Amino acid sequence: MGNHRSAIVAVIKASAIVLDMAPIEDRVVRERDLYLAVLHLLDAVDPRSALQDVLMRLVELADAQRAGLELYGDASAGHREWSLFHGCSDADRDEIRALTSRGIVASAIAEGKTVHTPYALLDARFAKSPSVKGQRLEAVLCVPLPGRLPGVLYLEGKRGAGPFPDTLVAFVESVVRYLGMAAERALVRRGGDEDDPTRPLRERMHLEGIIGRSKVMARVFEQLALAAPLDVTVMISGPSGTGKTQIAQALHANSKRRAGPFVELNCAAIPEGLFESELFGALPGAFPGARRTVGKVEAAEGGTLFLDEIAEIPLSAQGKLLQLLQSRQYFSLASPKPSKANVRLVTATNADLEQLVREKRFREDLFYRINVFTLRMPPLSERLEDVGPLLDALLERLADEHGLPHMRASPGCLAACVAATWPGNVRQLRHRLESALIRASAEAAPFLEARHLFDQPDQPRAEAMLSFHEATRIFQRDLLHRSLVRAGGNITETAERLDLTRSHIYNLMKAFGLRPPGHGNE
Ligand SMILES: Nc1ncnc2c1ncn2[C@@H]1O[C@H](COP(=O)(O)OP(=O)(O)OP(=O)(O)O)[C@@H](O)[C@H]1O
Repeated sequence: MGNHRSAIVAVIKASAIVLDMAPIEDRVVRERDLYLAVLHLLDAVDPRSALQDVLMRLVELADAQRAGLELYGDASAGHREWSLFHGCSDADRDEIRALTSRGIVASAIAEGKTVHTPYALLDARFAKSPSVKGQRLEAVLCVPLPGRLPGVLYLEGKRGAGPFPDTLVAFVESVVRYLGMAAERALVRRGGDEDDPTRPLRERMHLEGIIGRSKVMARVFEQLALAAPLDVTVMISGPSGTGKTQIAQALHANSKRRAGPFVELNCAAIPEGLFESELFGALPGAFPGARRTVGKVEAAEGGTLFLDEIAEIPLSAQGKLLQLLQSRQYFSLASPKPSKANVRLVTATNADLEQLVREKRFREDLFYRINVFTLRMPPLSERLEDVGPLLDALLERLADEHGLPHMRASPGCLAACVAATWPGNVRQLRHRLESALIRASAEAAPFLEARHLFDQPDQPRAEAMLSFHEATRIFQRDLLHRSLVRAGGNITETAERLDLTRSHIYNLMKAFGLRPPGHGNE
C-alpha cells in the first residue's frame, strides 16, 4: 500500500500542477473527477468501463484528439492481449497499434521509457507511420504501463495544438500506474464476471430486470429460489421503493403457476367501501346500480394474487381474506353460494405488522396465515455496491424510454449517489435520475454529473460542489464500506483486500462511523 499511497500523492501533486493549464473552475471539477475516476479503478466492479471513463477524461483534460490503452502478450511480436480506445476509428486503431508495437517506439516502450514527440511529422521515429503523414499528426505521447504485462497508454494531440506540457506528461505518467493494474484486472475478467454473487442464481431463475449484484441481493435471490416453486403464501417486507413488487413478480415467474395470471391489488388505493367487491367481485344488484364485476381473486384463478400494502386492508375484509385462505372459497357480493379459488397469495408491506397486531388493527390469525414464508427486501443503504450497477442500468433504461442520449454517470456522481441518503430507495433514485438525465441531455453534457441530481432547489442535498477533500472522503468511506460488505464483515479479509493493517481498518471504521455489515451502518 506504501507504493499505492506514494503514487496517489504523486497524482495529487501532478494534478495540482496541471491545474495551471485551463480556465480554473471547470478544470478544478475535471481534475477532481479524473482523480476520483483513477481511484475508482482500484475497486471498480467493471474495470473496463471504469478505464473507458478515465480515457475519456484524460482526452478531455489534455485537450487531446484520441487515446488508446493496450496490453501485449508478447510486445516484440506485436501480440495484443487487450485494448481500449477513445475517439478512434477502426483505421486509427490499426495505426496506433502499428506505431506502438513495432520499431523504435516499441523498443522505447519495452525499455520502460516515455516517448513524447512535439511534432510527429518531423520525428524520424514516426517516419514510417502513414497516419502521421496523412493526418499531419503533431504531439504524440506514449507512456509504458508498469506491471506483469507490457503495455502502453497512447495520447495524441490535436492538430496545431503543439506539444503536451511537461506537467501533463508527469500527470499522465503517475496515472498510468493505476491504468496498468486495472487493465490487467479487466483482462483477467474478460471471460465473465466472477465477482457477481447473484450470477449462479440468475442463471437458473428468471430474474430479468432486477438490478443488483451485492451479496445482500444474492441472499434475497436464494430465499426466492426456496419459496418460488412451493405453493406457500409469501410475505415480502421492506421499506418503500426497495423492489417488493418486482420480487413478487419474480416469485410468480419462477413458480409452477407461471403460465397463469399475475394479478396485483394495492390495498392502499381502494376506498374501504369498495374493497370487498374489488377483491371478491359482485353480482348484479349487490348494491344500487351494481353490475356483475370480476374480483381480483377470480381474475387470478390458476395464478398468483399479489396484495400490496396488506396492512391497509380494512378490518371488515380481513376476516373474509382469512376465510379464503382457510377454505379456498369465497363469496362474491350478493352471491348466495361460495366460489372455489385456486390462487397463490403473495403479500407485501412496509409496515410493522406485528405492531399493528398488538394495536388490534390487524388480525393476529390472518397475520400468521399470510406470514408462512417471509422475504425481507433490504434498503439501498444495506447494499451500496448496487448503486453503481443501478445507475448504469437505470440510465440506459430511462434513455430508451424517453428517447434521450445514452449517458454514463461520472465517478463524482457515483460517489455522491453512494454518499446520499435514499429514504425512498430505488424508486427515489430512479425518479431523481430521470429528471437529471433530462437536464443533462438538454445541456448536451458528456456525463451525468452530481450537480444534475443534487443541485436543484427542491433537493435537500447539494453535493455537486463537494470539495476535493469531501469527495475523496466519500470515496474512501464508500470503498471501505463496500469492501466490508464484500468480505461479509470480516476485518482480516477487508484489510487484505485493501492492503491495510487491521488496526488501520478499525481506525477508519471509527472515523467514518462504519460498523461491520449487519450491525446497522447508516
Ligand atoms: N433491484 C431493482 N432493479 C431495478 N429496478 C428496481 C429495483 N428495485 C426497485 N426498482 C424500481 O423501483 C421502483 C419501485 O419498485 P417497487 O414498486 O417494486 O418497490 P416496492 O418496494 O414495491 O415499493 P412500495 O413499498 O412503495 O410499494 C420501480 O420502478 C422498480 O422498477
